[in-house]
Amino acid sequence: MSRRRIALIGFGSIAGDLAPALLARTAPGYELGVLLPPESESRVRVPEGCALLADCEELRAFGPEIVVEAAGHEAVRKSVPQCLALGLPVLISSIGALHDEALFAGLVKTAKASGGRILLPSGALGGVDYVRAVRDATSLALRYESHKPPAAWREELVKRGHDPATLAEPVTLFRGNAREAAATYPLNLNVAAALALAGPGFEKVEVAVICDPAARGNSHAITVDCEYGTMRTEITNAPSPSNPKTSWIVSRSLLAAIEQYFSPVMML
Ligand SMILES: NC(=O)C1=CN([C@@H]2O[C@H](COP(=O)(O)OP(=O)(O)OC[C@H]3O[C@@H](n4cnc5c(N)ncnc54)[C@H](OP(=O)(O)O)[C@@H]3O)[C@@H](O)[C@H]2O)C=CC1
Ligand SMILES: O=C([O-])CC(=O)C(=O)O
Repeated sequence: MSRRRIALIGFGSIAGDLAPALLARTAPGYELGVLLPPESESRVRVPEGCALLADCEELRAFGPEIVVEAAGHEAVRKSVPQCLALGLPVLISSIGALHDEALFAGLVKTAKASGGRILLPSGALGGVDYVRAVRDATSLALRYESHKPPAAWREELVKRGHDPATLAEPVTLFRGNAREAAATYPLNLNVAAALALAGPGFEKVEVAVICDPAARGNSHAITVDCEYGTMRTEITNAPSPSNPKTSWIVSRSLLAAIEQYFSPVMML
């Protein structure tokens, strides 16, 4: 069997972690193409043997079986519609971009018309399967709390007049619903959007974002209360060595999702 072809969009901390893990797989293994704009500084990091793709026309010619976006909200707006229009499945990391109702509806319409699929990974989270199962509960209360250290929030702290290096007390950066959270913090609140889409929708997820100098990592607490039961999950992820905003586990979540996609056995 020939190697499976995957197109990655972006080559930052997540894709840069994912690519070597995919390239190390055998039987049949993976062949990678990487979509990056011609002027992107990330191009120099793409390993030899991977095809560099400048646009969606080159991506089409590469012939991937699946596309994996790990580039940011802008890439979801620009490149994902074209990939879906080619009838391809697209695994989207930047789920927060889907807070934009018109964008999301357009992607769904394109996928339906072309046979493409929008695939959403659990990313930095766990427990998304439970949230999906209780999504129709009549008494559902779903809360999400993010605790990350100052390294993940440098610019936001400085804007508020705090010195990230000497912050002594936790600072609450945000309280609101998942739609506002994903729109306000595109680099840190994709997980809130994942919960919204798995669960009861963007308006019905209560979000709190706390920058905590005592945080040991990027921690995500999910609380579910409803007639079917309760769930309390707290996950503390190690930050990616190359991007403190992103949890290291995210590349592993994408790897698991890709392997699930090609597997004859599917855990849902
Ligand atoms: N679902 C989840 O749990 C999580 C999702 N995320 C999402 O994943 C995204 C990537 O994270 P991470 O790898 O840490 O980010 P990085 O900033 O490390 O990398 C982003 C990469 O995407 C490239 N890029 C930017 N815009 C485009 C574009 N329009 N088309 C193609 N490539 C582009 C950048 O290239 P250049 O060098 O040119 O800038 C860079 O290679 C985040 O922006 C976030 O939206 C992140 C964490 C968790
Ligand atoms: O990686 C994380 O811990 C979460 C994150 O940045 C996001 O949801 O965008």
